[in-house]
Amino acid sequence: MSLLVLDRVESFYGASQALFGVKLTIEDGEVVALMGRNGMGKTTTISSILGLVRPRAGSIRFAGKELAGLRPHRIARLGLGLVPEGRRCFPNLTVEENLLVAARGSDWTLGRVTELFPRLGERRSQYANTLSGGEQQMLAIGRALMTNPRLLILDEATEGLAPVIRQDIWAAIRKLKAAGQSILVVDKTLSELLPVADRCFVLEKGVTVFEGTPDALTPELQDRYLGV
Ligand SMILES: Nc1ncnc2c1ncn2[C@@H]1O[C@H](COP(=O)(O)OP(=O)(O)OP(=O)(O)O)[C@@H](O)[C@H]1O
Repeated sequence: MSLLVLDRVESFYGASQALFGVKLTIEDGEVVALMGRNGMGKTTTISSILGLVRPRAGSIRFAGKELAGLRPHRIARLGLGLVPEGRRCFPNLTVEENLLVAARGSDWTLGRVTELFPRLGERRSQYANTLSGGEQQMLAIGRALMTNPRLLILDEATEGLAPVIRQDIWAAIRKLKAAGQSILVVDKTLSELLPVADRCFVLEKGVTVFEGTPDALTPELQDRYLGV
């Protein structure tokens, strides 16, 4: 059974339709890239999975369970961990407190997160609002991991960060993949994304127009679907 299956999902903002038939599947242990130019529906797809936007048609099944109609906190508890665009941590809690309040289950611990991101270990007593942008992003990923997600969702997790920090985050994503973590990732850095992805899905105007391996996403197709 696939971990996540979206079938012909249609979602709206009020009267305005944003998704017109999104298909997406993720198998256990896969890293799947969700791609497409600006405004094509990537974030709306993620919001639909998480129940933040209610799809009006189609189905979304996670580990065999239909998510339609479930509230976001219930969906999250089924094992979905989101790292949202623009990091969200508690500014007035320390690094350690931010991680501990997110903890659910026992697989991911403070020790494991700080092993993945040693910088967080060095700054464990520091308040989150005193961290650099990159460190806050690492903390956001650490917080999502502390919930022991069956599926980790990264929405533009490296956007706007210094190159050296981006490299740390990609290195962490590769380690998570090696450890068997299922990940859905949206990111514009194709040179990092394609080597780590098992499969890619491309959206155009709210429809899935490509599904395949990174190799099958040829330079011509990249140009057609992702070029500016
Ligand atoms: N809150 C909203 N209210 C109304 N329309 C929205 C809202 N959020 C997104 N949209 C519209 O839905 C469509 C899909 O947007 P979405 O943010 O999902 O795209 P995206 O692929 O994630 O783009 P980006 O890479 O710019 O984040 C766009 O036409 C966008 O204008």
